[in-house]
Amino acid sequence: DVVVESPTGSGKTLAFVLPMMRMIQNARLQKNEIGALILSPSRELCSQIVNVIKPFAEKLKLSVETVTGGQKVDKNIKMFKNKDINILVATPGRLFQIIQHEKTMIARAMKGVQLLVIDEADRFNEIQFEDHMREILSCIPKQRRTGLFSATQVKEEDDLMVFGLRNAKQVKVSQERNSAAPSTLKNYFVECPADEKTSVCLEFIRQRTDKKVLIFFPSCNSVRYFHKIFERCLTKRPLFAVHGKCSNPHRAAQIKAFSESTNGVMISTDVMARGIDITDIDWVIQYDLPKHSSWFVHRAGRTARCGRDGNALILIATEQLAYVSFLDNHEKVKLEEVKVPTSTSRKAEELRQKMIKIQVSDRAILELGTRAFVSHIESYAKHDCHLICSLDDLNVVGLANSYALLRLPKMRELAQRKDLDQFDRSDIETSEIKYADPKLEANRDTVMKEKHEKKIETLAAKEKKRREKEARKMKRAGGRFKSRATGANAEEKRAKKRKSEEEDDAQNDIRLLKKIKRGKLSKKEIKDVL
Ligand SMILES: Nc1ncnc2c1ncn2[C@@H]1O[C@H](COP(=O)(O)OP(=O)(O)OP(=O)(O)O)[C@@H](O)[C@H]1O
Repeated sequence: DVVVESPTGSGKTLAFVLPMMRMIQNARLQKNEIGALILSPSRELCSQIVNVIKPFAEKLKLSVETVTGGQKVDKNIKMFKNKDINILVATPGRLFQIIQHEKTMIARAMKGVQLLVIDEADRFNEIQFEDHMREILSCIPKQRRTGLFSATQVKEEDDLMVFGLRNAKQVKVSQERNSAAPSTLKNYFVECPADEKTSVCLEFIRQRTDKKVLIFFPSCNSVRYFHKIFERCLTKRPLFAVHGKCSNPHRAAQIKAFSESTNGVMISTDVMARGIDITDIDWVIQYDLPKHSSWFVHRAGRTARCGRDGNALILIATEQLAYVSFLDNHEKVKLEEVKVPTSTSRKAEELRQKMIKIQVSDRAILELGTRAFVSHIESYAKHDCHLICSLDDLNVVGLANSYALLRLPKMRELAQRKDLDQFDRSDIETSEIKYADPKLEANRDTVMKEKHEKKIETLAAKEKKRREKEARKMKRAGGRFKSRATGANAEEKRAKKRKSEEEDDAQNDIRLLKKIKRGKLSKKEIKDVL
């Protein structure tokens, strides 16, 4: 068994494919016997590995198949039943799902596995993979060879236990002091105020019109939102976007088109952070800190592959500067500072105004921007360097301006913040921003009316309940003190007046309700109610 640690882009795929083919070739497998199982964390990586294996497998008359998310589970099961498979490449989640459906059949199909390869192995120590790994390992023989491959292997021996290694040899292909990043990769950072991040990112790209650039954002919603924004700001550049919620064919098509472009800009989540082998990316930009510091080298390692030169840049807000020395000490990655002189606070404000106009043009983008900001904050709250770059220290108002928010969303993570009143709430009436898509807009009206109706019915029901309670109380009070000649008359007059006022209110609510049902409610009336 081996644990291989070798820089990004240094050829780990071939390093396990070639010996595997040799071993399988000598094993004289039965037609439908799986001799090797390769696990990889993403469907793109699985298909990339299959593409590397295919030429060898055809030559040696071996069959290679893949099962990943995004495919139909019953199709996967049918393939196991009907197809000959000698080499299986899988994402652990999907293989786990199939085992849950057909454990006996899968265990039978994999009883001949002689080689287990786990690519990007350190990812599999994450909690969400634990059950999957345990179940998968229970279906393959213990008497096998196991190889773990990654640019950043786990640091604790115990973390290797989950893989069932026996007498594993450590193989470290390290260059200089950092064994994860290739020596041809230059790592940079630019310090910028939180509210200028988007402007600095755009300016940096604009200054490199002939370069192929990959930008990492923290979440699917950020990718979708900034794709809409960049479409209108980088009009002369081919623009691509991938994230976990895209369909397989869309993701594959976007990655292929980006690979074939000469100066394309790809906006992506970490779905492209590991293993993806696009050989001529010139710049990798990270909009914010990665969720795990070990992911930094994998993201940056999408460039400078196979001995080529490459550059990586991370946008560091002023309050995040401690991250630079953290990377140096913890990940052995030295960052050199660069400036983006063409980005100024005036340009950032102009961009913010432009982004606001884009949101006002389509409610869908307005809502996407808010969701993107919320998921950015949620992921920032969970990153593994929160001791040195905590959410409390983050300039949230500045970041909200980088997202050009019109309103600051209410969220649990920001509930204790005292500085949110510094946010310049736009005076644009957001309830009047329409969807660009007429169908969505028509539906919005209905949804709004249903919401108002529900709101008024709830209010009317609450009011009715309160009045009944009040009446019961009055009745009880009336019975007990009937005989007492006191100011009861005055109290009765007051109660009568209250009752008639309440009846007017009730009439008013019912009148409102009727107007809504007839769709006659004015904007002012809706606002008054709300
Ligand atoms: N011996 C070699 N000669 C020439 N090119 C090679 C050689 N070995 C690998 N390559 C090429 O180097 C590139 C990077 O290889 P690969 O994707 O396996 O890197 P990796 O170490 O797995 O990177 P990552 O850590 O990002 O997954 C690929 O395009 C591959 O074809």
